[in-house]
Amino acid sequence: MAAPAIDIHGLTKYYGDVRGVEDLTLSIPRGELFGFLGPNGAGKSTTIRLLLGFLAPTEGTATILGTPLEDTAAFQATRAKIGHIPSDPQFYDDVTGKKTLDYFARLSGDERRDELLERFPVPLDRHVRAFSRGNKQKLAIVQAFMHDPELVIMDEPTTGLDPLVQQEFYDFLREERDRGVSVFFSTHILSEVRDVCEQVAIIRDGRLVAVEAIDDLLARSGKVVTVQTPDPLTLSDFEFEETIDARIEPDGSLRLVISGNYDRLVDVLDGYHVTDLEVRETAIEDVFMHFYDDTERDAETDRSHEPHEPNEPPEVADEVPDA
Ligand SMILES: Nc1ncnc2c1ncn2[C@@H]1O[C@H](COP(=O)(O)OP(=O)(O)OP(=O)(O)O)[C@@H](O)[C@H]1O
Repeated sequence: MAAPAIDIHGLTKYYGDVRGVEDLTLSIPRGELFGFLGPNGAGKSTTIRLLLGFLAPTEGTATILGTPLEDTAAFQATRAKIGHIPSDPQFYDDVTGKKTLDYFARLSGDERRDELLERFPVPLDRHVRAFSRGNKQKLAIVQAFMHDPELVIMDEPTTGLDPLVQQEFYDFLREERDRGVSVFFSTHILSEVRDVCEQVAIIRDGRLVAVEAIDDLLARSGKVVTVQTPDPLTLSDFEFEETIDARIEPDGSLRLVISGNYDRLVDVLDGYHVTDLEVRETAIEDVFMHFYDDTERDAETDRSHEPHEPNEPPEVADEVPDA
C-alpha cells in the first residue's frame, strides 16, 4: 500500500517565543481532498512551509509521499512530485506568462500545460506585471499542476478568482482527486471546505482542534432551534443531554443546538408561552464556531503556560524559492 500523502508526528514550530504550530499529528491518505481550516494567524502557512521543507521544525517529523523531510537528498526528488500554490504567488514582473511557465517547466516538467491553460486561460504574452490578481492566481494554478504532481499543497488557492473560475477550479480538483491526486487545501473559507473536501483538520492557535469527515461533522452537529417567548427564560432548563449549545440571544430569543430527539425540549417548552419556533439544519459556520468558541476558552487557559523554547532566537520568514 502506498505511504500516506502526508504523515505528521508532533510537528512543532516556534518563532522565538511565538507559537507557529504545536504538536500537530495528522495522517492524510492518498487521493483525498483534505481541508485545512483555521482563522488568520492559526498556523496554516507555517504548517505548509514546514511540509515543503521551507522551514525547519522546532520538534517533530513529517513524511511526504513516503519521504521523511529530514532526508533532504531524497526529499529533493520528492519535491518534483509535489505542486504548490502559495498564499500570495510571486513571479518575476518583467517576464511574460509564457516565459514564467517555461522556467517552471525546466525545473519540474509541463506535460499538462496546454490542457490547463485551456481551462484556466491567462494572457501568456503579457508581462506578469500587467496580470490582474485573478490571472496571477490562474498562472499559479497552471504552474502547480502542469508537471502532473501526485500531491498538491495549496494555501488559500481561490484568492482573487471570480466565482465562475472558482467553481471551475473546484470541479477540476474533484477530477484530480478522482485521478488519484492528493490535495492539501488550506483555507479560512468554510463553504469551500464543505463543498470540496472529504475530511477537514481544524487548526486554532497553532493546535489541531478536530480532524473529521465533513459529513460526520455535520451529522453529529445537530440542529439549531430558535424559540421566541415573552416569558423569562431559565437557560439551565434547556441544558439536557441532547443540548450541544444553549444561549439567550441579544434579542431575547433562546437559541439551542440539539442533537438527538426533541422529547425533553417539548416537555420543557410546555411550561412556556411560545410565540415562534424555528428548527433548521446546522450551518457549517455554526459547527466551526462551536470549535472556535471551545478552543478560545482552552487558549485562555494555555496563555498562562510558558512557551516551548523561550530561548530560541526570533526567526523571520526563511522561505527558499519555490521550485
Ligand atoms: N516569520 C515569522 N516570525 C514570527 N512569527 C511568525 C512568523 N510567521 C508566522 N508567525 C506567527 O505564527 C503564527 C501562525 O502564523 P501563520 O502565518 O502560520 O498563520 P495562518 O493560519 O497562515 O494565518 P493567515 O491566514 O493570516 O496567513 C502567528 O501568530 C504568526 O504571527
